[in-house]
Amino acid sequence: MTGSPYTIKAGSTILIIEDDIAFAELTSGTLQEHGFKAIGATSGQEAMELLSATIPSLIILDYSLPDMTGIAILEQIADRGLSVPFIMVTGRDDALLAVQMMKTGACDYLLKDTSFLDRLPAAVLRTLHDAETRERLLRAEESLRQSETRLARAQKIARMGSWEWNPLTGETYWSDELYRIFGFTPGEPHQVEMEWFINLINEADRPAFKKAITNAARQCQSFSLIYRIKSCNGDELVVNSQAEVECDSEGRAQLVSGTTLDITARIRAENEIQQLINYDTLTSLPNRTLLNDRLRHAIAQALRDRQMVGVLFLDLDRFKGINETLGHRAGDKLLKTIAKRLKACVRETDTLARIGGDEFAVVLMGVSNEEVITAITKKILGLISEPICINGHEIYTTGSIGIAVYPMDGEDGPTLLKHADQAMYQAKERDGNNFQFFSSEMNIKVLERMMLENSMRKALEREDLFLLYQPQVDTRTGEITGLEALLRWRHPDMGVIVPDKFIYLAEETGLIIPIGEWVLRTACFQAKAWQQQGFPPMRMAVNLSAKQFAQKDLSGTIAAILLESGLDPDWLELEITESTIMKDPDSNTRMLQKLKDMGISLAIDDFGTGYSSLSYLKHFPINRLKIDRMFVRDIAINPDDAAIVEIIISMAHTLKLSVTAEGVETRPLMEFLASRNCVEMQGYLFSRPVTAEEITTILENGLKY
Ligand SMILES: Nc1nc2c(ncn2[C@@H]2O[C@H](COP(=O)(O)O[C@H]3[C@@H](O)[C@H](n4cnc5c(=O)[nH]c(N)nc54)O[C@@H]3COP(=O)(O)O)[C@@H](O)[C@H]2O)c(=O)[nH]1
Repeated sequence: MTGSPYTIKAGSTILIIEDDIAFAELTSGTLQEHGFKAIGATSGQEAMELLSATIPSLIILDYSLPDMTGIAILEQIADRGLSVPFIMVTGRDDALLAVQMMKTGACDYLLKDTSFLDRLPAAVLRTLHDAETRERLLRAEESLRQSETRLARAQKIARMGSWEWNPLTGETYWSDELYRIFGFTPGEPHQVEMEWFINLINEADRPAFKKAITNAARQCQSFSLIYRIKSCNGDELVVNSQAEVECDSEGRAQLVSGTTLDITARIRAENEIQQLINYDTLTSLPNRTLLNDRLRHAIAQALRDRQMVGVLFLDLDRFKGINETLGHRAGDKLLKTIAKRLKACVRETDTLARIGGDEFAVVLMGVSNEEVITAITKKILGLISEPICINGHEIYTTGSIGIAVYPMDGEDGPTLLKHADQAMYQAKERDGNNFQFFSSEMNIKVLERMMLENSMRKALEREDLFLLYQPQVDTRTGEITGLEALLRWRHPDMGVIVPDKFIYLAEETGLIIPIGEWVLRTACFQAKAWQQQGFPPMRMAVNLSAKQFAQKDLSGTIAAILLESGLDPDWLELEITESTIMKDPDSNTRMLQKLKDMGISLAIDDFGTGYSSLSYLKHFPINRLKIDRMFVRDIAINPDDAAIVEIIISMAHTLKLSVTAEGVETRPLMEFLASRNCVEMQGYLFSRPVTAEEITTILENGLKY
C-alpha cells in the first residue's frame, strides 16, 4: 500500500464471489499482498451464508455465477438492508453490460483480462476510499440533520426563532419556529420583505425597530430590542430580537442575523407582579408603594419647574359603620365607587392612590397656588357626598381631607404624607365633610400628643395613675349611697391630668384596656376595704369606655376582678355612656344583659346627650339613668333644660329606673331636683372627687353640705 494516495484501514476484509477457483485464488493472493484480508465464496448461495456472519468492507463480484447472476446477489444483499460497496468482474467487454452494472450500484467494474491483477489493487483502494468518503458524508449529513432537529426542538421549547437578513439584496431567512411564533405556517411567505415585517410591529415600537435595523445595516451595530408585534391571528406578542452583524473588511454589513424570543408570557407575568406590587387589587388604583415613587418624581419635577405639589389625604367618614352594618361586600362597592368619582376629579398627570382601608391620597402636580388645591378639594368633597346606591340602599358618605403642600409643609414624600394625615385628623375633628391645610402649630400638637402617648404607656408601670372618689348622695337622708371612681394621672412634668385630657388618647391607642382594668381592680379592692373596715356597704360606680365595652371577654375580666377582690357584684355599678350603647344597640344590649345577670348594676351616664330612642331605652337592661350635668347646670337659667330634666326624671320613674342627677353645685339646684322627685344626686355641693383617705374621713364624720 506504499505510495497509495488513499488511507484505507489495513486489514479490511474483502469478499471475493467467484466460481473460477484459480481466478479467485489469484485475486485473493494479490489482495493479501496489498495488506487486505480476503475471504471467498464460489456461489451466490455460499456468499449469502458468509454475509450472514461477516460484513466485508468490499465485495468483488463475478457477474456470472453458476446458481445466480451477480445482479440477483446484489438484490438479495439490498433486501437484507446491507450496503456494501462492490466491484463487478466480468469476462465480457460489453459497454451496455458495464452501464447496467454501474446502474445496479457497482462502484467499479473490471474485465477479466491480462491486466486484471494489475488494475485490481488501485480499483479496490479507490472503491474503499470512495465508500469511506461516502460513509463520512452520510454521517456528517446525519449529524447535521440531528443538530438541526435539536436546534428546531430547542427553538420550539424556548419559543425562539432565528433569522437572517441580507441588507444588500434584501433576502431573508426565517427558521420554522420564527414563522410559528408569528403565527404563520413555516415557509409561508417564503421571502419576508423587511417593510412588510415592520408593518406588523406595534406602531409605537416601529421607530425603535427601524432605527436598530438601519444602524445594523449602515453601521454594523448589533442590537437587542423588545417590541410588540401583531401575530398572524391578530394577537399582540412581545418579542425580544437580538442581532449580530457580519461585515466585510471595509466595514460594510453583509449579513444581519439574530434570534427572536417570544417573551409575551414573561412580560405578562412581570406585569402581573408589578400590578400586585404597585396597585391596590380592589380599586386598581396605585397603592402606597407606587404613591411614594410618584411623589418622589412629582417633587423632583416641581423643584425643576419651581412649582408646588399638593398632597391630599382623604379618609371617609364613618366608613367602618357602613362596613359593619351593610357588610364588607357593600363596603368594597362603596370604595370602588368613590375611587371612580375621585378619578374624575384629577388630571392624568396627577396621582390618585388608595393607601389604606378607606384612605386615599391625591398628588396634584405642577400647582401654582393654594386656591387651585382648595377648588379641587371642594370638588372632591362634593362628589363624595353625593348618594351612592348599593344593594338597593341609598348610602350617604362624606370625607375628611388633610392637605400638605410642597415645599412649605415638607420637602419629601413621607413628610408631606404625614402632615397631610395630621391635617386630615383636624378636619375629622370638625365633624368630617371638611378639609384642612396643614399648619406648623398642628405639627406641634401632634408632637405633644406623641409625647403624651409615650408617657401614658409608662404611667401604668410607674404607678402614676390614681383614683379619686365622688359621693352619690340620697338627699332625703344625707347618706352616701354610692361612690364614683374617677381616674387621675400624676404626670411627672405636667402635674395632675384630668381624664378628659387623656382618655381619648388611651382609647385611640388601645391603652384604655389595661388602664380600665386597673381602674376596675383598684375601685373594687377599695370598696371591699371600706366594707372590711366596717362602713356600711355602698355602690362603687366605675366608668367604662366604648373600647372596653366592645371587648368580647369583658364579663370574664370583671368576674375575675370581683373574685380577686372579694367584692359582691351587687355593690358594683358600671357607668356606660348613652353614645357607647347606641353605637351598636343590639349587640350592646346582649352585653348589658350578661353583666346584669352577673348581679352587676348598670347606669347610663350623661343621659340626654345621646340619641337613644325610647323604644331602645325600654329594652336596655339598666338600673339607673344619670342626668348629664350640662342640663342640671342650666336648670335655673334655661327653661328648656329644666323641662328636659323633668322629663328624664319622670321617664326614669315610668320605666322603674333609679335616677341620679350629676353636677349639683348649689342648694337651689338640689331643691329643684328634689321637688321633681329626684332624690339621688352627685356634685360639688356634696363633695368634689377626693382621695380614698378623704372619703374614709367623710365616712367617719358624716357628709356635710
Ligand atoms: N372611661 C373612663 N372614663 C372616666 C374615668 N374616670 C373619669 N372618667 C370620665 O372622664 C370624664 C371627666 O371626669 P372628671 O374630670 O373626673 O369629672 C368628673 C367630676 O369631677 C365632674 N363633676 C362632678 N360633680 C361636678 C360638679 O358639681 N360640677 C362640675 N363642673 N363637675 C362635676 O363630673 C365628672 C363625672 O362625670 P360622670 O362620669 O359623667 O359622672 C367624665 O366623663 C368621666 O366619666 C375612668 O376611669 N374611665
